[in-house]
Amino acid sequence: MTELTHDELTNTDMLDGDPSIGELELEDRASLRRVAGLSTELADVTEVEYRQLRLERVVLVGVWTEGTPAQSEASLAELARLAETAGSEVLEGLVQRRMRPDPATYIGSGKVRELRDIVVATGADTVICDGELSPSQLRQLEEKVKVKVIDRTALILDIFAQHARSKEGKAQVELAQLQYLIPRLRGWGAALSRQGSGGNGGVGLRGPGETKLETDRRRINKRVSKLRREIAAMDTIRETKRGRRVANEVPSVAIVGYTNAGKSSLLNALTGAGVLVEDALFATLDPTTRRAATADGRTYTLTDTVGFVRHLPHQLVDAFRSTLEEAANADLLVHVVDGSDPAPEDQVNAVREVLNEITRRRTDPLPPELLVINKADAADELALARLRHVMPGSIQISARTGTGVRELVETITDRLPRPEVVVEVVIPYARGELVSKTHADGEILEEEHLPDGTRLRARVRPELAAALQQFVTDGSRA
Ligand SMILES: Nc1nc2c(ncn2[C@@H]2O[C@H](COP(=O)(O)OP(=O)(O)OP(=O)(O)O)[C@@H](O)[C@H]2O)c(=O)[nH]1
Ligand SMILES: [Mg+2]
Repeated sequence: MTELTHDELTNTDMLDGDPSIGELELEDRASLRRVAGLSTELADVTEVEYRQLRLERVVLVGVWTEGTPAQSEASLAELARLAETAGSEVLEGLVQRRMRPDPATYIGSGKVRELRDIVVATGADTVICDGELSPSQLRQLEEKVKVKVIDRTALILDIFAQHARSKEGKAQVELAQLQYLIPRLRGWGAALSRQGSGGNGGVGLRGPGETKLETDRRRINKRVSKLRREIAAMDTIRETKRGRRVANEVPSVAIVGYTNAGKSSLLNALTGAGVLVEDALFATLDPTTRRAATADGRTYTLTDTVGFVRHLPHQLVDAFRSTLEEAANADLLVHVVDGSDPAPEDQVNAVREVLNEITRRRTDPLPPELLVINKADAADELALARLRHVMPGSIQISARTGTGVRELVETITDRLPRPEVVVEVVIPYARGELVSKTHADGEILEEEHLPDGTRLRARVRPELAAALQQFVTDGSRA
């Protein structure tokens, strides 16, 4: 790869014709900043050759409109991780400081020329923009840099397409991809041939991609309706299962959080579920529900679900709505945060934004939230102390080493909704099954073995209280 000097990257095209740009720092406005340390170029030649068969070589480009320099670099670093997760090799990352993206080409027209030079110099075949671009922005930029241009939304959709396993997950991702494609059917891609890879147009275009792009809008709309029906049907099945749990009043806990925060690791640590854990973004797309029990024997369910990301494409939020709503209907949200991340608050805000979007259309408030700072083993002490301060009530754990997990279990136990009826009964030894049931579904306050049976004082649900009615002794209170 040809090294470009800082000057070559920054000296052209001072103002980019943006009238509001005068408000920016002089230094920033001229710069198309290079973000260091993003390159994932491989050193080993044989591996390079092997990977080039299937990987794109990409240049990332972002427009930095707000926030600190660190935030803008973190955003591009995240884009790099997303690109790698999708299977691309990141050659270069560039950020332009601007008040807003250029309406025609996303980055300013002068920067487009620089970008073209970098693409040529690095031999990249794809440019990935750190935002959602309009169809015409994509088209115009593509015409100018003469390689494939995709945006962050297409990239995330691509990862979801690669990771979807279940029938429902695949349908949800395809729906999201088609919704993304519909407004882009005309024009975008015309500049370049995207043919010939059999539904695998490379990063950003896998899944329904190429062949369906050629079909007409009507066929795509029909497919969208069909997918919606299928998803609704699968949703009904899940609703039924969930309904059964609700009817049994089994309390539910949903594990939510930013992608790669350690949600699946936590589910595994709490239940030994053996769910896939991977140092990759969006490893989990399908919700997994496991039963767990409190120390006093009450059962509850724990559900691991798809991770969130800043600006999660709205097409995905829409397609995954039913899955996400399940989390929003839980009795408790365990919100897992990566404590070793440089900016955990940004992750927390991004997750809350998505949750709010899911619940925007309904009246029920979100369930109570328990913040869990994970990866304490990998975070430095100062950062953890700061998080304790800014996130009071949060619990710090390591799903990897087990530190803090016991305290977390105790806190979850405390926060679960409690059965409301207190009964005092003496259950004859012949009816041992009722004792077991009270242990499983209720909360035992006292237990004593008497000559004529087991005396229990317990908190139980009304139905169980009714079943126990015949064994009630004097001390009972409703
Ligand atoms: N150091 C450290 N790493 C952890 C810890 N918990 C999880 N990880 C690592 O973080 C990465 C992501 O873990 P996952 O459990 O797959 O994260 P997730 O939140 O389910 O991720 P997605 O499903 O992709 O959204 C894996 O490489 C884990 O090994 C922890 O407590 N400490
Ligand atoms: Mg996961």
